[in-house]
Amino acid sequence: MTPDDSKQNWRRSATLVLGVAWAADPWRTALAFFALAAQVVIAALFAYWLKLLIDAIAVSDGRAAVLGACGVVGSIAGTSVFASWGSRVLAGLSGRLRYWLNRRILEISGNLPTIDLHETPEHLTQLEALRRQQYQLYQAVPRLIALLASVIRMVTMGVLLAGVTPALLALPLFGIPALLVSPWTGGLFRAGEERTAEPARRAEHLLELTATAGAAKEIRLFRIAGELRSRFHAEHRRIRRIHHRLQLRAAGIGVVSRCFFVIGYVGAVALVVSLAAEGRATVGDAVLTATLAGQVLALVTGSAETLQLTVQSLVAAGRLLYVVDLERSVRDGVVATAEPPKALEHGIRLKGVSYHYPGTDHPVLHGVDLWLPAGQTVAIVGDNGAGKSTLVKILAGMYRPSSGAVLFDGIAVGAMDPAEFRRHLSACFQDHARFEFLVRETVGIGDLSALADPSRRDVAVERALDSAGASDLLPGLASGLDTQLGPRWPGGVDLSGGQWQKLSLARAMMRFGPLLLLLDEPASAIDAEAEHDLFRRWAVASRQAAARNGGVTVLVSHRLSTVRMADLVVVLDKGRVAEAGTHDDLIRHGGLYAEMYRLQSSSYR
Ligand SMILES: Nc1ncnc2c1ncn2[C@@H]1O[C@H](COP(=O)(O)OP(=O)(O)OP(=O)(O)O)[C@@H](O)[C@H]1O
Repeated sequence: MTPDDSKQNWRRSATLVLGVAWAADPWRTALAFFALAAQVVIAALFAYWLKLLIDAIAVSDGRAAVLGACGVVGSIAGTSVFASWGSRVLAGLSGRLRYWLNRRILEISGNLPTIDLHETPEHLTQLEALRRQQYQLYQAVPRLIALLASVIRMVTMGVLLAGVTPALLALPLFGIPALLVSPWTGGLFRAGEERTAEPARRAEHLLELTATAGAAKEIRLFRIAGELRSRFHAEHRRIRRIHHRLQLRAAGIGVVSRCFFVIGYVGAVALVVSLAAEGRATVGDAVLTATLAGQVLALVTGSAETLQLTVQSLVAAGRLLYVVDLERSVRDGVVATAEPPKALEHGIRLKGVSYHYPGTDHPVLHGVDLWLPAGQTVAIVGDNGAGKSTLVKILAGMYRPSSGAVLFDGIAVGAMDPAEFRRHLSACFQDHARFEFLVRETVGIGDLSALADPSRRDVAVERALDSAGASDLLPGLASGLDTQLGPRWPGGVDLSGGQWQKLSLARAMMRFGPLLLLLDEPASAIDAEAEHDLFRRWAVASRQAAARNGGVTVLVSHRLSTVRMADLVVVLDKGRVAEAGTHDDLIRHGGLYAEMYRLQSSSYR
């Protein structure tokens, strides 16, 4: 799915932004339109008042001369008043639109049930272009209004010129070639955006690397600053080359199309001058034609430019439409036919689960069949890249299996409402987020209902910190739970990698008695002994919780001394289940796990 040029899509894009503008600020939208329309009509009438004045002077008509003079002065003053008022209203409207459109983007990307949007190159290209073209998006409504005002101006001028001689109505037609090529150059612009999206993303990644403390160390250690700089230059050279070629083509098209108008302008003035010489037009008509013909030139070139800018804005709106449609198609694809179970009686089954990442055809998981009995703690082990984190994300419903299904007590996850389903889960992911909020909030957002209740939130957060082995963090923080995290914020503190990980773990512990607790290397940044100790406590706690609702805890860890405490150990190898059983069974079996365990134990001796 890519944004297309079809008429229907242009119309839908325009309707989308106008709908957002109306929802955001109906008064400003209406006032902006009124101010611009008034401005262009008054500006066009200037030529009429001038003609009246000149003709009145020619026939010594004092009253008509005064009226004409007042009209001339009034249209000059009116044009400038409405222009400055209109631009202020438009600026205010753009600000409101900026907020509303960003809010819509945030809503869509945050509410999609799966995380495909963030990992599919095709979707990323659209999102990236949308982010970079935000200005175009905010300007969509002002430009659409300006375009409409141009049409009104064209009609007003058409009526005035037809009053001199209907033949002058042909004058704006000479501007049509300039108008016609505008969407074409808009298409060039879009192609440029798409072609530069990837090099721009690469350049941004290089910039980000230089701004992160982690990369800063390695950049110095491996002395790769020069290498990064030359890669950055190379990406920008690619971007410049693409833009340069497109600008040249757009400029060429523009010059050729405007030549037609110059021919029409010269012809129109020559026609009225010859009519005046024959006595079939007045001197005022000649002045009106010369003035309006000049305005038509500005109007046509201005309209062509406004149309081109509008097209650019509608291209950006088309990308928003793409994301809106994506959200709709994902939502329509979700048909919740079953409620998640309140408690697990039997367990969780993975039935022939295969998965390949979007944009690749290489499966990362191959027909995984697994049975995770209710109330058990399950450890997943395997080499790097074996597919453990992918399996965890599938269990969390973040990815839909390419084939196969995950069933909770026989109910397929795909049949449940994703938001409802996730209310029964908790997780600490390997690539956990660093929410730079107050400590209380960074942990407490794991259970928004507890966080919203002042009488129990601190107790709940402290309990979660304790379960995550993170209580030792608080005494070191000047304002305890009220400490702002993140060095970018006033009074904010930064934490070590291990401390951030502990907070992420505490966030996962906020939810009481989930049906599935997923812990993907939750303690990889802390020492083995502390992890061992933590897992022993969780195993006891989850057995107690499991006695109530049959919840399953899944732990991914490379530390087999911790893993051995689990009720069930699953060994993944290249996306397949190689072995599954208790630690003792697997050691007796003498397979892959026994070999991994032997190697790890010997390295600790
Ligand atoms: N977003 C992604 N797009 C494409 N491929 C991916 C993506 N994430 C992971 N992979 C690939 O999927 C395979 C399994 O990755 P996964 O992260 O599940 O392994 P893992 O067993 O958790 O590894 P580790 O122990 O290193 O964390 C790897 O080959 C990896 O390159």
